[in-house]
Amino acid sequence: MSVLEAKITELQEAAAKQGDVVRSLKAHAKDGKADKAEVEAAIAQLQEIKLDLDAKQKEFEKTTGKVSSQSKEAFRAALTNLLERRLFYIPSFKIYGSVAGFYDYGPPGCAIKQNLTQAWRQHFVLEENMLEVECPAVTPEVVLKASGHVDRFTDYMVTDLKTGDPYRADHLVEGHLEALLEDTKAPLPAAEKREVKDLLAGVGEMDGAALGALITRFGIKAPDTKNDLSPPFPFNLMFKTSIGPKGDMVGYLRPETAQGIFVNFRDLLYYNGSKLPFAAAQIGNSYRNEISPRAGLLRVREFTQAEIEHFVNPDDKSHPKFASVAKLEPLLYSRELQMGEEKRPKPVALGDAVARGTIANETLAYFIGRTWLLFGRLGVDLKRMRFRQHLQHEMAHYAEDCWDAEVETTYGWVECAGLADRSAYDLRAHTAMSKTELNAYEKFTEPREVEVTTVTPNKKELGLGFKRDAKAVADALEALGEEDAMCLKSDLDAGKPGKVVVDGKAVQVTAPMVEIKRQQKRLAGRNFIPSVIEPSFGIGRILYCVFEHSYYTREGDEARAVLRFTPLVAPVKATVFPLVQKEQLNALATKISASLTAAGLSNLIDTTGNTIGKRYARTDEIGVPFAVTVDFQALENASVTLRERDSTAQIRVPIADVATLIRRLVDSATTWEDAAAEYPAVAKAAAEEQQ
Ligand SMILES: Nc1ncnc2c1ncn2[C@@H]1O[C@H](COP(=O)(O)OP(=O)(O)OP(=O)(O)O)[C@@H](O)[C@H]1O
Repeated sequence: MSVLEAKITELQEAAAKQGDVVRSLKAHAKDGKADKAEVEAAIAQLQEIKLDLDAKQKEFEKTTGKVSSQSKEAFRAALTNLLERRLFYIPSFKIYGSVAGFYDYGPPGCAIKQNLTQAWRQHFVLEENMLEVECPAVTPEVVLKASGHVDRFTDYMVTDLKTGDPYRADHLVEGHLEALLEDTKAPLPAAEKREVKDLLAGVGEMDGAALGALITRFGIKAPDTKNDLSPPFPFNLMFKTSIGPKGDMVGYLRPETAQGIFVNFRDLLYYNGSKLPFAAAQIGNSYRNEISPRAGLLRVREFTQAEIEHFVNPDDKSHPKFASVAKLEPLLYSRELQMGEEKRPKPVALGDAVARGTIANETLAYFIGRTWLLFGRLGVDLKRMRFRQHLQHEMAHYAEDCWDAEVETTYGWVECAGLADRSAYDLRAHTAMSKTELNAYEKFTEPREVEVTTVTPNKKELGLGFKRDAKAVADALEALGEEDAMCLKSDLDAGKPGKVVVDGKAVQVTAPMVEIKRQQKRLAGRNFIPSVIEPSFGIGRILYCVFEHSYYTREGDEARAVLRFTPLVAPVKATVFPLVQKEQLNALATKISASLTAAGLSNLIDTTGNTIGKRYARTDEIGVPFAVTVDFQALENASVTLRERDSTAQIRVPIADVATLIRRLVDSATTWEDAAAEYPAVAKAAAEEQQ
């Protein structure tokens, strides 16, 4: 830690202590046990510490170009404290000591999560006429065997050799390399720094041996005990269960919602009039037995996913609505920029990105644009959002192009959604395993003379070679796609044995076992396995980013926390306050609250005797965008004041208009600025009196 960082920590502690002093003096002043001058002196001292802290933090940011880790930690601690105190979310099973990686959403948390999910549904499902499905979380093994999850959905784990505590190997290595790069006391020489940076960029994709080599090379130990670590070994992240009372059918809790869509492809295509392209969507919980859940909602063991599978003809990945996003300029962090010297994302028009081949096709770029628009509407600061393209070695061999939607938080850049062109991989895998053709048919406008590949297994030769398994091998040969069949043919023609995958395992076939021919045929259409473009979102991660980007403190002697949620996602849209405890005002407030409820606007009515200022502060903390105050004028001319949370400006609105106006503000049918131009402002002094 540098001298400057140590000073920042010291000032933060001093500010917290002085804040306590101010609060206690204020309480004593109320009881007459402290005088006004004492309170004012304590406030002045607090302001001085804060000014000094601010200056030191700015100096740190200027000299290093980074936000200090203490500022980040203090910010996050204050935010998490607020979120848990106001029951946005809390660790699950708390009275039994909690279990890592599980969180309960409380009332405002449920409401905002629901609003966010609904906004997602409106933005994608309704807008694109997607086919929404809901499938079970418990999934039979065969489905996840076909998808590759049973064999390959693993992370590398290491254990503390003395205590047995588990750690995720890549996270430990990443943390160690990051610490080396950030060590200001013993900075790395330039060449080593470059090497460590390159290693860091590749950690996510390293296998166990490569991770083990780095653990040995850098002498990485268990973080809590400094004990030695075991070599890394793969750990499957799925929760295993058994289905039925006999317990003989293996099942898993789904690790993603996507498979439910793939297995229903045939019926969905039929439902869609056998026409492509079409998209199906699913919102639901997914389960991953993460080795080391951390960072609150960001890495949990049960989370809500919202996934889209957009099926297209592999020869035509254009999108009919691409023009509507072509001019948007999100920050793109392409492969080229990540490999370059500057390593910085750039705003690029999506139309240009497709034209230059940076993004593989229009459909993928369309979803990147739509994702960017949605995140903006949800309250993510778009200057702190980027789309990072997967490096070639990060992508599965079948993927054509992948981009992660990442948002910057105090934890660094967080992947909130993955957008991938997965080619025909998933449908092909389920076709092979289920023996059900998951094809689409394309009718040509004119019949075409085409060269087709026919694969004819020789059952006798296969029987000699594979005995009981001969049928499975014959089926796998018949199910080969054009490309795989040609690969096999070229091996066989060269006199070598070729490979075919049977039930997830590669087996060798020789020339007499199969005949592969190219033939000219006149065809009216063709069957093909569609490609799929998959945008996959984690609702909890997006929500956490919205929390971070919405949180700020309003300056004053006691900094007051505010969550500047957009009206669209805010858990409560309005509060209704009678100015003072009076039966007539309370009755009117109840009536206004009922009219808001009838307009579908969640609202809270607060008839506590607290000052209006305190009541505003409590609702600012849970991000309520609008507050209706019922004052005495309401009894005279049936009007109330309406306060906007961030500007704290107030306007006077006839009671008859209140519900409609708030509805319009929430639906973005009007803006606060337009409302303020339409209704008279409440004079500053009168507004302040209410604080
Ligand atoms: N453990 C988790 N907790 C919360 N959200 C998650 C978790 N794992 C994945 N997600 C969310 O689901 C989305 C799609 O899942 P995907 O399989 O692409 O994630 P991933 O690449 O495995 O994520 P990561 O590399 O961070 O583990 C992610 O973009 C993320 O928003």
